[in-house]
Amino acid sequence: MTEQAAAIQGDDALTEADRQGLYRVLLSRRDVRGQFMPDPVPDDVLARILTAAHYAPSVGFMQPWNFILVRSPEVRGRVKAAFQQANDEAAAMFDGERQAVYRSLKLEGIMDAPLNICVTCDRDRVGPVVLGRTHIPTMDLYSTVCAVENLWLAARAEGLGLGWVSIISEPALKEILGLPERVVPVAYLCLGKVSHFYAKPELAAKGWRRRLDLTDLVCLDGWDGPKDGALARELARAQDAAEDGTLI
Ligand SMILES: Cc1cc2c(cc1C)N(C[C@H](O)[C@H](O)[C@H](O)COP(=O)(O)O)c1[nH]c(=O)[nH]c(=O)c1N2
Repeated sequence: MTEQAAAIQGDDALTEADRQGLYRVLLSRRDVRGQFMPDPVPDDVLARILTAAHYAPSVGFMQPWNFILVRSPEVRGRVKAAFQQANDEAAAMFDGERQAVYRSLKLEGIMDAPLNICVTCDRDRVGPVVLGRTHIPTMDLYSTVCAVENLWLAARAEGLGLGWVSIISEPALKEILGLPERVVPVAYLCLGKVSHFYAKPELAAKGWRRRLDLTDLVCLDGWDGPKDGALARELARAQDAAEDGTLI
């Protein structure tokens, strides 16, 4: 095989164990807010997780991300205060019992997790013209979210919990972390060892919202398009299997 053919073909021979492992990670990944342990994240593990994030796809191979590791209790305290202010504002958007449920939810682990990571998007990393971004300028932000998902899945594969905190004013976060104007704080993440993972999303377990039926979200050839009946039955079967842990 020529070098070029080898580069194109790569090693695509995933084993059955690889396939099952990947689905296991995907389905057991959780947003973690409250089960963090104080143990520091070892550097070798952190390096693997950040490498997984860095190998995410990105528009025009732009790689617009940076990873700010927030260990300082002082900086984390400022982020926590920004969360608390935003969270009070968010709670006020709900009425009555819904507000009481909202206030009972734990929605961050900023001080509990041993490490926080802010994943940012440098909107000007390669100048104004980016292959693939010309007509949809937000593609660099979407690319950064791909890196966040890689990071999240790699953390789960390493047995670490991760929680995304978005209840923070963006200007406040930029100011605390000293981000330049052109840099967007896409995700503020809390990472660490956890005592346990929930089997289901916490928001579902606590009655906030249930997972939608996938069959209602898949249609053919346009927004109002019809459903493929045979596929719909498979989708329902696969989702039931995912729910009862028998998908793989
Ligand atoms: C962009 C974005 C932003 C947030 C979240 C996620 C994402 C993708 N989630 C986590 C979210 O609530 C969670 O993913 C869903 O409830 C589904 O649960 P699992 O992630 O499957 O455990 C989240 N959770 C939380 O407690 N506080 C938050 O501020 C946020 N913000």
